[in-house]
Amino acid sequence: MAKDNGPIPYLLRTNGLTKRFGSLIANRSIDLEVSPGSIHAILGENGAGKSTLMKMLYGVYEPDEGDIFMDGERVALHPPTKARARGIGMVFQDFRVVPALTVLDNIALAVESGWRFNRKKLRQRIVDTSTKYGLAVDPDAYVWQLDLGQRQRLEIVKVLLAPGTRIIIFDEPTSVLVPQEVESFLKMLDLLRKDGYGILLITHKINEVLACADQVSVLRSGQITYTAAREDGLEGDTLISAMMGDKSLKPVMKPGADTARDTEAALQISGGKIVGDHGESVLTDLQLTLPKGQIVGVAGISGSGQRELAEVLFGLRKLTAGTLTIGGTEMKEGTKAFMEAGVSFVSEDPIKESVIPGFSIMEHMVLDGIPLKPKGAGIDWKHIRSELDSSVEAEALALADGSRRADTLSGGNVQRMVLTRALIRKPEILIISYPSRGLDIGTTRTIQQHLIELAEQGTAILLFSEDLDELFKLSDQLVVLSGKRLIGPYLPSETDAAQIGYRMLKGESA
Ligand SMILES: Nc1ncnc2c1ncn2[C@@H]1O[C@H](COP(=O)(O)OP(=O)(O)OP(=O)(O)O)[C@@H](O)[C@H]1O
Repeated sequence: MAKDNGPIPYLLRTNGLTKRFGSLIANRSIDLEVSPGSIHAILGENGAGKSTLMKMLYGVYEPDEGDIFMDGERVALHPPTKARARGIGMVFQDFRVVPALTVLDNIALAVESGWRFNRKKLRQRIVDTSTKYGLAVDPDAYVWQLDLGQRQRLEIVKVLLAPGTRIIIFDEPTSVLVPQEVESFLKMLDLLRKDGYGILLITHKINEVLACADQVSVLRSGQITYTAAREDGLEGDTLISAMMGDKSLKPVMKPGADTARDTEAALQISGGKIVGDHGESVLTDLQLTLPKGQIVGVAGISGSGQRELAEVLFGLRKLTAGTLTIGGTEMKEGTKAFMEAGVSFVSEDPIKESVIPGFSIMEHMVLDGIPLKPKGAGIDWKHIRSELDSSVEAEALALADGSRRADTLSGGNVQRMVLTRALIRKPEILIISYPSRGLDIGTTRTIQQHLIELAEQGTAILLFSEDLDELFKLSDQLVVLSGKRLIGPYLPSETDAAQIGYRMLKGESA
């Protein structure tokens, strides 16, 4: 077996790792090290190749060229069973859990070799690990009952309990977390580091990198363009330019409040009641007005009714009491009627909910974007292609070629596709959940600017976001979901993040 003559100690080292998809080189000659007791952050724009690299280290993909060394020897990590046997665990963006099973059973599936295991012992191990690392999770809860933060904690406990884990790969872990959870997540990473784990952390958040990384590598177009250790001094601006190359990061500009602006209601809910998937009450006595040409930002701890409210506003879920009107007309259930009334929708989980396997970007575009132009009995694809090619939205968001299959796009590029599709329609009303989730910083600013411009052209926008900075930067009004109520509206100029945060926790009494 080939020997690695480089200096040890490291847990894992790669040499010239390359991965191609057809003619596309997703990773080119990557040299990287993971050391024990150390956090190595991986930065890069959408599509730069971060997930591909991590998937080679977790054994999902086999490298086309290059070597991976562990314990001084060249190792083969493909398929993931081999990577796991070498002590590598990965916490994916889309969690690999079974909703119908309990936390304990999900962990048993991953770490026990059969069903004849000692449940009491496993429960105790779960409790011990979750206490040690601040990963609160109830072993007896069903996974479908858990919010995204809790599901992620389950995934981490699962990886930690797998025998021999010493390297943990996190793929954009904080993109699904609310600010308070991000803080606990970073504390947990520090505990893992102190216990000697080697951590690989993919993130788009420079502040997280500056807060915790011992080493940073920046990927651009499949290559490492910059690498530095904490002791060399890590600087946000240097990291941003390494990611973006010669492009510059533009500030988001929002004109001041325009009192002359049309404030006619585009959409209204009065006396609304929403129940959840299991018949539980989610929101009651709901009053909401979406004025034309304004952005109404919705703040709230995750699981406060955001998903259910968004679904009601696109006809995917019924109000169980009260009325919903668009342009004065009462709406019934059914997305078709909502689309015809001019509503566009970006869901909170586009990768799961909006990507149809095998369909190209162009095919996705006709589903809720570019209006169909029939050609005989079919669709005029030439027209769709030319609309897409001339779309300023597609250009601004640097959308991949229309013929690309959407299920081969990177996570951030799926988000770009869904956003382009929503913007291209110039909808009367846009219901948009977490627009910057999974986007790199440059694209985040581009989409934020587009939303401001869309509102200026008259679109009424309801913006769900976990990022209070984003809500304050974009919104004309803010509302808060808390204690089964929607409270507000508040003017951003008359409140601040601390007050909104307090209302998120305490509701109207705040
Ligand atoms: N299975 C696949 N088939 C074809 N192309 C792929 C496949 N997986 C990824 N790619 C392409 O490889 C490139 C790198 O993708 P990757 O998912 O690694 O990017 P990323 O840096 O993780 O992006 P993001 O920040 O958006 O998650 C992209 O151009 C992507 O479209």
